[in-house]
Amino acid sequence: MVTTLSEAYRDHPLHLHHIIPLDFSSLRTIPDSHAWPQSEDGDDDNHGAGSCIPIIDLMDPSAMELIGLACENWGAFQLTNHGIPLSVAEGVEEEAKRLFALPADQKLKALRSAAGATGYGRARISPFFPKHMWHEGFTIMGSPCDDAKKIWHNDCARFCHIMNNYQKQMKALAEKLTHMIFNLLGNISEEQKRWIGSTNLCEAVQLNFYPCCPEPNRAMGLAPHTDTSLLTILHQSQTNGLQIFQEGAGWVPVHPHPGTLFVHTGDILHILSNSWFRCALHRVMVNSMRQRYSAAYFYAPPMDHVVSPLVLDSLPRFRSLTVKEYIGIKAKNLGGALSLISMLNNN
Ligand SMILES: C=C1C[C@]23C[C@@]1(O)CC[C@H]2[C@@]12CCC[C@@](C)(C(=O)O1)[C@H]2[C@@H]3C(=O)O
Ligand SMILES: O=C(O)CCC(=O)C(=O)O
Ligand SMILES: [Fe+2]
Repeated sequence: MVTTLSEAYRDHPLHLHHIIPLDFSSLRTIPDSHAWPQSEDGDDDNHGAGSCIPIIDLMDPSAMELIGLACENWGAFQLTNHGIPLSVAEGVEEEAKRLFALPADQKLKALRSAAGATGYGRARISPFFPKHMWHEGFTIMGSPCDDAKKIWHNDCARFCHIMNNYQKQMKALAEKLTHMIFNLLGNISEEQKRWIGSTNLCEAVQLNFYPCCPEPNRAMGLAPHTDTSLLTILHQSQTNGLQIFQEGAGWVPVHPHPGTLFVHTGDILHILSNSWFRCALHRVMVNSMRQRYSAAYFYAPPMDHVVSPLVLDSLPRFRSLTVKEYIGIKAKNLGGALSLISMLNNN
């Protein structure tokens, strides 16, 4: 029996207070539970000056090499000419707005269960931080209909159609990018690549909503994390907030451009590339004037696929493990997961 992504999270239940979001709709100040300490060095306002995350045209004949450089230096890039019509991402944004604008009691009908992975709730990383985030999420794995029905009963067809189409289009783009990335990794066997077009790979869509915040400098939209995926493709609404951490430059803002998708390389690609490609630490800051929405598509090999460094010009830096095992280690250790499977400090 093939384990699904949802099933992999069943062994890692969360306490309900790490699932139920605050009702942000009528707040004039931020509660202590959501007030984050302000950084002492004041790095929060003037970071990343002069640094710029690469924008890559997928139709550029050198796109593959440029993607390699971006993965190596940033673990992220912005993508234009990616072939996904603007209307597809705009449709998802509209549906996300329609969903998150509902009264709290409606959204809570689709609340993620303690051992569940899909539906409405806080970010999964919530238990690892002492304060809560200024954020609401809706997670989709496979069909969005079961959760959407809990909210809209028989009127969920438009939501489901738009989300299914988004997943389908994102999957095709993720496949294309993964083939390019595997070419960059070198002489990878057909066996190692066979999963790429398959139907049982791990994929999920996460709709994120960051409401306007009365005291944005004291709040955190999404706390610093790396994505577990091989790669994540993100559509962001035209509101700043996403930042990538770059050694030497600090937190570098990712300014949204219409029609541009943002790609993060995740932990699994970091392992496969034997640390050649980064998995960028990123976070989301909030805004007093504008709400922010994003739709992230996470793409990874099937649960039982064994992940191990494929680029072996030096000793393997990580031990081999299945995707399922890595998800389990990450669910318990978040940022410590990669060092727990490192072979460098195990002497
Ligand atoms: C497939 C997944 C990646 C994710 C956990 C999830 O099961 C669904 C939500 C994803 C998300 C989105 C917000 C940030 C993040 C770290 C989280 O808490 O939930 C990611 C997870 C991840 O990359 O591990
Ligand atoms: O909202 C964003 O821009 C980033 C979301 C994100 O990092 C995630 O869903 O993993
Ligand atoms: Fe992320």
